[in-house]
Amino acid sequence: MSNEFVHSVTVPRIYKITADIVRRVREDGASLKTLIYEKKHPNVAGIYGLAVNTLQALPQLDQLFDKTQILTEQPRLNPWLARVLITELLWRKRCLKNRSKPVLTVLAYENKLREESINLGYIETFVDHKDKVKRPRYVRVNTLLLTVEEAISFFQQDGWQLLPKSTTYSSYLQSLSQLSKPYFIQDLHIPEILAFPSSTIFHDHSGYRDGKLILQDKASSLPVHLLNPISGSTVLDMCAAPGMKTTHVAAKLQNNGKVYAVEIDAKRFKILITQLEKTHALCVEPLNQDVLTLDPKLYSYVEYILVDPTCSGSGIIDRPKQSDMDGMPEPKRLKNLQSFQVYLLRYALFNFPNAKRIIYSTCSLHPEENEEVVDEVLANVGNAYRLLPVRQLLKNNWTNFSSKKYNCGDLCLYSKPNDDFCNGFFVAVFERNFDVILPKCKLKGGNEYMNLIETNLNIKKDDMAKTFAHQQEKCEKKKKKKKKKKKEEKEIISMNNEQMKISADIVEFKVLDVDSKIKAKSKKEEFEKIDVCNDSFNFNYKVLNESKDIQKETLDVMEMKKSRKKRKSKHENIFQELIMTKKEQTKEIEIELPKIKKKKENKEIKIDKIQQVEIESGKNCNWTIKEEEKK
Ligand SMILES: C[S@@+](CC[C@H](N)C(=O)[O-])C[C@H]1O[C@@H](n2cnc3c(N)ncnc32)[C@H](O)[C@@H]1O
Repeated sequence: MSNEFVHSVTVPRIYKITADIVRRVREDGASLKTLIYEKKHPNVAGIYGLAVNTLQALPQLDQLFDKTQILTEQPRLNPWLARVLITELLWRKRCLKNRSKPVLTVLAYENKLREESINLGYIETFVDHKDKVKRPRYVRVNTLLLTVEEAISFFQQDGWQLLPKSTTYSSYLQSLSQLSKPYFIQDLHIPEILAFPSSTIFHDHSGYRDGKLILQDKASSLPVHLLNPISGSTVLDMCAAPGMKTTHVAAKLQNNGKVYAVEIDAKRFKILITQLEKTHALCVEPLNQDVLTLDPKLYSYVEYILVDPTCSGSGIIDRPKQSDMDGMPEPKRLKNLQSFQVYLLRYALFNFPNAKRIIYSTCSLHPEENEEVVDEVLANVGNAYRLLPVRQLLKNNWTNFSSKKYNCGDLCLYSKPNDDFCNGFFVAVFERNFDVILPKCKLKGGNEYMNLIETNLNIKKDDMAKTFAHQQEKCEKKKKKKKKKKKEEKEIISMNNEQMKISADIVEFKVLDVDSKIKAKSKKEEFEKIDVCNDSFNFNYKVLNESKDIQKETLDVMEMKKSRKKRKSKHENIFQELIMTKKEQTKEIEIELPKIKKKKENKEIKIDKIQQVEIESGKNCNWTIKEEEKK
């Protein structure tokens, strides 16, 4: 029997069902949507929202369990139900009206839970930000086309009034939260960012149309602000489209320097190109390819790198509904994304020896895509890189950082919709320590990587094929070259065989010739003549040996064997014929030929004997060659 509460007031079904769904998604990797429809509960939307929010908050809930000891002290409380109830209490409805035992138990810990939640910095960060936040309309002034002062003055001419500059982050946020027409404010951290009331529409503004104003959220401008490349430097943007950060870098450099903007997806690449043209980002060289196919040797002078990979997008406030799960990807997808992100970040850190600063950023609020990625890569790089404390880079004017629970500690930045009035974002700043040699790190197999790309980017296979066409082309060229070389070798071999054949024929001819002439001569004389043949044979062998350095492969030996065999049978046939016709007048002579060594090939071809050169008295002579090969 279960150890759980037996109670007269029952727990609302919506909580029970959600608890079961969350458990199965987490433990079995089951699909949230399928489970919800399976339950056939009338309040599908309510269950969905609560389940998503609970799943989002799982790491924080575990920490709260740890801090409050609620599960240890209340062993009969079902942990999954507790998670759902706490989520509802702290971050959703902020109250629990039901009076069932589990609910009363959680309520007994309410103060403790709220306190710890504040201590851990979790208040209002994970849940429902999409409904609550009134995000200002951010505009980035494209300083390639006009100065910030010019932009401000244009807006003022349009009737807008600039609020006085804030000196602290809290006073800035205060102004931001109360922003209403006709006021606008210059961002505290990024001077080229201006914030307008959330209802402001700029899509028809002439400044937006001709690339002077860029509608870019403040959070997405933080990575380049923190990268801070100096004028004249070389920057690699590893995941560039649609080009918000690329154009921001170009503006920072004032087009003085070089930006390589790499984008794997063909369609997104087109958007990138349009954006570059529109903003006059002239120092950018766009590259439509997988960044991992770049030859790092050709880009070894890159000094700054942006790694802004595909992520769950869970921090984006106005993100259109995702296919299955709005804002909460199933754990499997998160894992996939994480492997892919680790892969790219590792590639950036290990392959560019002159990179002094590398930014890793995501628009996700999931630690799996942020702190966990940074920790994994940090573990590989040793002291060759260190994380710069973003708190200091922003002059202590920031409040949300990575969790101390991870090795990266609170060195990285989070922006959180409800606190910072911008999209949820994560930024880590890696700085190279040139005193330490960069360790070697090999990337894992290509197939695994291809799968990750396909899963994470939803790039059509033909797009991928296009991206990798360059690589394949290279491969093909190599293959063709190899084939050509082999063909040439074969030709030389067959030429040599031909040579051999000619040699043999010459020998044969000479032997036959000699035979015909020595009919009546003594045995001694016959030997002399045949020695002449041997010399001729040797001469031809020498010719053959001159090209032997090409005959590296065993193939040539095989070829030679073949042609020898052919000749052997040819001569044997002649011999047979002769035997048949001139049987009665044969003499037997045995001649030893010298060994002929093919040194370079380390093979020895021994012309063992010209055996049984049968000299038919006064008419014909025949011979066979026995060949031995030694390796
Ligand atoms: C989050 S978006 C980048 C947003 C961009 N940095 C900006 O600020 O506008 C990630 C982009 O990286 C691209 N991407 C993902 N993997 C890539 C790879 N291996 N090589 C090049 N681009 C890649 C995706 O197609 C996608 O367009």
